[in-house]
Amino acid sequence: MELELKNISVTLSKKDILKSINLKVNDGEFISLLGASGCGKSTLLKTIAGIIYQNEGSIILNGKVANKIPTHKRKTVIVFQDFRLFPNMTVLENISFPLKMMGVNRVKRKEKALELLKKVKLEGYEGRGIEKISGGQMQRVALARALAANPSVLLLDEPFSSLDINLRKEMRELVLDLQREYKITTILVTHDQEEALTMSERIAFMNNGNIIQYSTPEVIFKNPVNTIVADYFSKGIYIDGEIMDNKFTSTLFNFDIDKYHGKYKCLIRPLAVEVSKSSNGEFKVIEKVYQGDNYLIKLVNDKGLKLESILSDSIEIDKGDRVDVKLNKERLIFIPRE
Ligand SMILES: Nc1ncnc2c1ncn2[C@@H]1O[C@H](COP(=O)(O)OP(=O)(O)OP(=O)(O)O)[C@@H](O)[C@H]1O
Repeated sequence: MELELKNISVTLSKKDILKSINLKVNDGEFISLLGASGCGKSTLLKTIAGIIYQNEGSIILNGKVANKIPTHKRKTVIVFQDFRLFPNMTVLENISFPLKMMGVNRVKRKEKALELLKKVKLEGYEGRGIEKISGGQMQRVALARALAANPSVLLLDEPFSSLDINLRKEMRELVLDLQREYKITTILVTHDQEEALTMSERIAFMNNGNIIQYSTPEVIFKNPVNTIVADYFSKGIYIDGEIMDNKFTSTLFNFDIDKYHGKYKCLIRPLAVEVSKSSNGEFKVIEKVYQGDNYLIKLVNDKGLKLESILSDSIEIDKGDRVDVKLNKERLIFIPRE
């Protein structure tokens, strides 16, 4: 189902939490709401679900205004971070619950719930009490229960945050497989940039109650609209400069670049900095930090310019060595300055 939000504003305890939000999610699309803690992600999700009512604006489902449709009839189903399963019911009873509410008969309920149990890879657990399953299994039950409700839009509120890293990866894959199989329009709330980049077709980046950029992962990573978005994905150093006649000029360096003229902040992320060992190199390695797959090295030149670079563990460069630096222009980020 297609979802559209038009000028949604929410005020809670006299505080403006959401400020005229506009967002369109295509039928069957998977998007993420990404942003720092407190920017309004969960509030937006709850507003879509009808748990919080907007002060202004419209929620439109498949072209029809859904503002007055109550939560259970909107079918915008939330999976919460703490799962909110019914502790006094078995796994199967939890999954069957939405079907019971919809008036599905006992035989069909069981059939559908068992099918979903299989989909979330929990066959054999139907009779278990909720208290007797692990956090990862609870997550699967919560997902199956949400799917049983036949959601028009599936809303996932940081569903993986309590899981360990391996389980998290497994659950991300399972959610994506099911979302694609059932073609459900899905909105994931997360503050994990890797999760948003790897799972979503588009990312809505939120800051202080606004959506400040809504783009594909590639665009948002490579062309952030401002330094808030840029810094969220990967930090680096900023150099103020200007592009004129396809040349970037700054007090620190100049190079040719095919881009519109204007004043820019050039963000140099570690991945844009390529180094090679050289006894009379311009930069000196002042720190080398092991990161598992690679090393992060910190560099400084005589003018005090500090850069960072990622080093494969097969390259032998150590703290104290001198290096030549080459900037990979494809990986430089240019953010327009006002
Ligand atoms: N019922 C409420 N009354 C007043 N303020 C609220 C209420 N619920 C949330 N807020 C405030 O609204 C802001 C946004 O909260 P929200 O939970 O939507 O943010 P979030 O981006 O989901 O954060 P997190 O990532 O930490 O979950 C916060 O400043 C929060 O304190």
